[in-house]
Amino acid sequence: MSTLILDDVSKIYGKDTRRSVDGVSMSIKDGEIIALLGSSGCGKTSTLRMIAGFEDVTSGTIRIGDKVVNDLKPSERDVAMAFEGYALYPPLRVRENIAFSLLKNRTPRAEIDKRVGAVSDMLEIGPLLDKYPPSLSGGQQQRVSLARAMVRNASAFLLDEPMSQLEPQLRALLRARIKDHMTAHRMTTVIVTHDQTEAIALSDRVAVMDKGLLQQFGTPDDLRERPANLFVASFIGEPPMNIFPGARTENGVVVLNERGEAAFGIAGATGGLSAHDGLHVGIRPHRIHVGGGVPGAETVQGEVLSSHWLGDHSHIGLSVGGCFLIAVGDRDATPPAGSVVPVSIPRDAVHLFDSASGAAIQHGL
Ligand SMILES: Nc1ncnc2c1ncn2[C@@H]1O[C@H](COP(=O)(O)OP(=O)(O)OP(=O)(O)O)[C@@H](O)[C@H]1O
Repeated sequence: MSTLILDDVSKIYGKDTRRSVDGVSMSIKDGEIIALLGSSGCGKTSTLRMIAGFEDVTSGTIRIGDKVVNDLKPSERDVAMAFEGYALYPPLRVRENIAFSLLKNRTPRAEIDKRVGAVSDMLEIGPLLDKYPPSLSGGQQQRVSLARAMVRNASAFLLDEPMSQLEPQLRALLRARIKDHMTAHRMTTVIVTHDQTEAIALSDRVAVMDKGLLQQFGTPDDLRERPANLFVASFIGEPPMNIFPGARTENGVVVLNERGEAAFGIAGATGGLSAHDGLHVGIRPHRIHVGGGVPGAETVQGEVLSSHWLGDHSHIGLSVGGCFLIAVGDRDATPPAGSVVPVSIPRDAVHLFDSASGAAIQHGL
C-alpha cells in the first residue's frame, strides 16, 4: 500500500468559471482509511475521479507513493476501484469477475481461490459465485463490485458510495467487517459517501467538503468535539448542534435570543477574546442534560416545549430565556411538555465561533 497526497488540487469543468473542487490538499497515510463526506454537489466524486484518473486535474498535484500520477491513465495508477456504474462483465461468472485482476496478474490458482473465497465470505456473496451478473439484484452487484476491488493488492482503494444499495442491517454488519479487513491489510482507502454514520464507522479520518472546499480533515472525534468552523459544527451530528449568536461577558459568554436579548449566561474562561468579538455559541444536543447536579456544568431553567421518543432516545425541545434548544435524553429522563426543569450545560461542551468567518475560536470554556 502507499501514501496518497493531494496538493492544492482544483477542478474546473469545461467552460465553467466556478471551481467544482477548490484547492484541496490532504495527505493520506499508508494504510489509512479516509472518507470524503459532504452533500450532493460538494465535489467529493470529482475529487475521487481525479485520484482514479477518470477526470483531468485542472491544477495541483496528486501523488500515489512517490509517483506524481496526474498524467497517468487509470490503469497505470495501481488503484483498485468500486464505482457506481463501473460495470461487472456480464458474460463472466461472479467468481471470474472477482478474480479478474488476479487472473491477469497470473496469480496461482490456489491463491486466487483462497482470496476469492475469503472476500466473498466477508461480503456474504459466497452462494452467488457461480451466477452471472445480470441475474443479481442491485445490492448483490454492488457487493460483487466491492469484492472485485478488495481482493486485489493495490497502492490505493477508491470506493464510491460502496454500500448505497444495501439494506440497513446488512450495511451495519458489513461496515464492521470491511473496516476490520481494510485495517488488517493496511489498505490505503478513500471512500466517498454522503452518509456521516458510514463515514464515521468506516474511516480513520473524515474529509468534510462544501462548495468544492475542504472544510476539515480530522478524526471523527475531531469533527464532533473540535469542529473547525460553523459549517462542520452544524453538518456533523444528529440532531445538529444548537448554535446561537452570543457575546463575551466579564466571566464567560452570554447567549442571545432572536430579539438580541440575553437568554442565559455560561460562566467560564474566554481567554484572548475581546468584548466586541462577534460570536456564535454552539452546544451539542447530546451533551445537554435535562436535570441539575452535573459537575462542571452551568445549570439554567428551561421550559419543556416538546419531547419525542425515537425508540432508543428522545429529542427534547426546550426554551431557555427565549432560545430554542434541542437536548437528547433517555426515556426515564424525559419530562412532560410545559414543565420547567433545570438544564445542565457542561462548560467543556460549549464551542465558540467567529460570527464573520465562521471559524472556531475556542472549544470548551
Ligand atoms: N462532468 C461534469 N461536467 C460539468 N460539471 C460537473 C461534472 N461532474 C460534476 N460536475 C459539477 O461539479 C460539482 C461537484 O460535483 P460532484 O459530483 O463532484 O459532487 P458530489 O459531492 O460528488 O455530489 P453527488 O453526491 O451528487 O455525486 C457539481 O456542481 C456538479 O454539477
